[in-house]
Amino acid sequence: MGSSLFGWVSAGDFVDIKYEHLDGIAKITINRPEVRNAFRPQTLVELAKAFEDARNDPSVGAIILTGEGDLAFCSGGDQRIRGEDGYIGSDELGKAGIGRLNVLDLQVQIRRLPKPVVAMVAGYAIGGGHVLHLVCDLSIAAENAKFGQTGPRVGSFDGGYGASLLARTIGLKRAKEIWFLCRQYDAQTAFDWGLVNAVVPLENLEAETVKWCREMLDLSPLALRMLKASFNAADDGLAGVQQLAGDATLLFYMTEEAQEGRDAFKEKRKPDFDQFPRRP
Ligand SMILES: CC(C)(COP(=O)(O)OP(=O)(O)OC[C@H]1O[C@@H](n2cnc3c(N)ncnc32)[C@H](O)[C@@H]1OP(=O)(O)O)[C@@H](O)C(=O)NCCC(=O)NCCSC(=O)c1cc(O)c2ccccc2c1O
Repeated sequence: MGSSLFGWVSAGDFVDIKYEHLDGIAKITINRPEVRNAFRPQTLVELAKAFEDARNDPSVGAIILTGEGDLAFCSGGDQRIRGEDGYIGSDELGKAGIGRLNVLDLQVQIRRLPKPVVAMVAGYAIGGGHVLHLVCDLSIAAENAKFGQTGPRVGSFDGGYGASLLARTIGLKRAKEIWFLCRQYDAQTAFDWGLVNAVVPLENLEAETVKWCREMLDLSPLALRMLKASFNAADDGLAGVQQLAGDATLLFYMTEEAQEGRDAFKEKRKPDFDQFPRRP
């Protein structure tokens, strides 16, 4: 995909991922092409750090998640280090031999991140890698993209977002077909089913994804934030309501009415809320 053409600038040193910036866009790349960008616990810890940085960086308005090379976005959990109770890393997360399913935390992090996250998919998005593109807000696919779940074949399943959000996205029958049959689906089918937003030639994938991000960068960040929380609220239950309500609190804090309450407390006086309308 020739990312160097775009002038991405490294924004952090990692082992399993690349983290780069370009004019308000953060790009996070799973960098394990030798295993089709399968993730291990360390990969997920690094992804969490990069997403947290992108969240906290006020210069970043949109985030791209992708995989290194043209062959895979991500092939899910690294089956070579799958133990008896999860994926066992070689870093501090795996020292005690405790298995992790820490991709679930990453899924939640992407959902709660108050900026748009775009999956840029070339090649395989399979297993836990398929769920990662699913939890992103938008997905742009190259013509060579292939989508599917393998859980029942390899002895796994993701009954959380992997099943329920898939059903919400493409309908129950199709979601069950994907999980029950473990087939692979091409990019055109994924587009026809509403699983991806666009399909473009591989050589245009990055340019198209950056274009979508730039269009969002021209829009109101607060409106996008509120929309993302609103879209997620029902599916995320009370946690979704909490996020949307938190955003409402954020907006309220920005009003003179809320600031009168704060100021009155600090100035040890009775707050004067009479100056604010009791709206019908
Ligand atoms: C992705 C493929 C369809 C690609 O096929 P292709 O023919 O292009 O390439 P190869 O098969 O030859 O692969 C090249 C090379 O990569 C290795 N590799 C590929 N994927 C993985 C992987 N996931 N883990 C480890 N290694 C992988 C492969 O062995 C080759 O290595 P060589 O040394 O032999 O050259 C195809 O590779 C494929 O189907 N891969 C497996 C996909 C899969 O089943 N993934 C796991 C699904 S389960 C999961 O991801 C999962 C993770 C979680 O953390 C969960 C947490 C909570 C709930 C559920 C979870 C969950 O389901």
